[in-house]
Amino acid sequence: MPGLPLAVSGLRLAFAGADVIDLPSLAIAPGTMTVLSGASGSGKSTLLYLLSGLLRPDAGSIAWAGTDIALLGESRRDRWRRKEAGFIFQNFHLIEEMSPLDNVLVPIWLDSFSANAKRRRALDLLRQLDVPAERDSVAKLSRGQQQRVAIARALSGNPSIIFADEPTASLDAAAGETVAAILQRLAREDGRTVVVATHDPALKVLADQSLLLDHGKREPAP
Ligand SMILES: Nc1ncnc2c1ncn2[C@@H]1O[C@H](COP(=O)(O)OP(=O)(O)OP(=O)(O)O)[C@@H](O)[C@H]1O
Repeated sequence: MPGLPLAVSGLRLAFAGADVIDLPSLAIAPGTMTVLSGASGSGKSTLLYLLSGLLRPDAGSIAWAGTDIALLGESRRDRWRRKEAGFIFQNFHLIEEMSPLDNVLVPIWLDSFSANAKRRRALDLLRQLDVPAERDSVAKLSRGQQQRVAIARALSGNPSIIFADEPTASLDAAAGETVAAILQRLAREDGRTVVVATHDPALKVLADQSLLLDHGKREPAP
């Protein structure tokens, strides 16, 4: 799964007249993990939403392998995201009463390949991430296991880019380190492009590139 390269230029977004993101340039190479860090309110999540096309900037370009998603209308951006991107969130966003397997199947439910192939893919991902697929509900799993189900779900459509918003913030140190290592592996071994918004030093040390934000602007690395 080759990742996609990113080239950002002149990116700006304001909320209620106040600049929230002001980023003249950013480049990300495929097969790398980039960490967006900074104090609370510095703009990490907002930048992640811009890079993934969930938000549209006021100005600037966000070119993933030459496709400027800032120029796409909403439905084409949605289509681009479904094809290219997988998301991992701090609080997992799993459907608690469903099994790990069914959670992983949700994003690919409507895909055209066969039900058997989907099931095989989901089971394979859960096995790779060391999650017991047979549990009847994800609510019975540990938080670390739940986050690994969320990672398997993010991978179900075989995306070239993984976006993660504070993926280790609600985990204990050991589970957080496991998730950090998995994210690094998705970049280094699978060649995906991984972009993570986080406060977590365990993720920062594994990153190929760190972007420190302060009031939406890039700060020189300390
Ligand atoms: N929908 C919105 N409307 C108005 N202001 C917003 C909106 N979303 C975010 N902001 C503001 O944008 C700034 C950046 O918020 P953002 O959530 O990106 O920060 P963050 O670095 O991810 O913070 P945290 O670490 O607390 O999650 C903050 O000042 C926030 O109040």
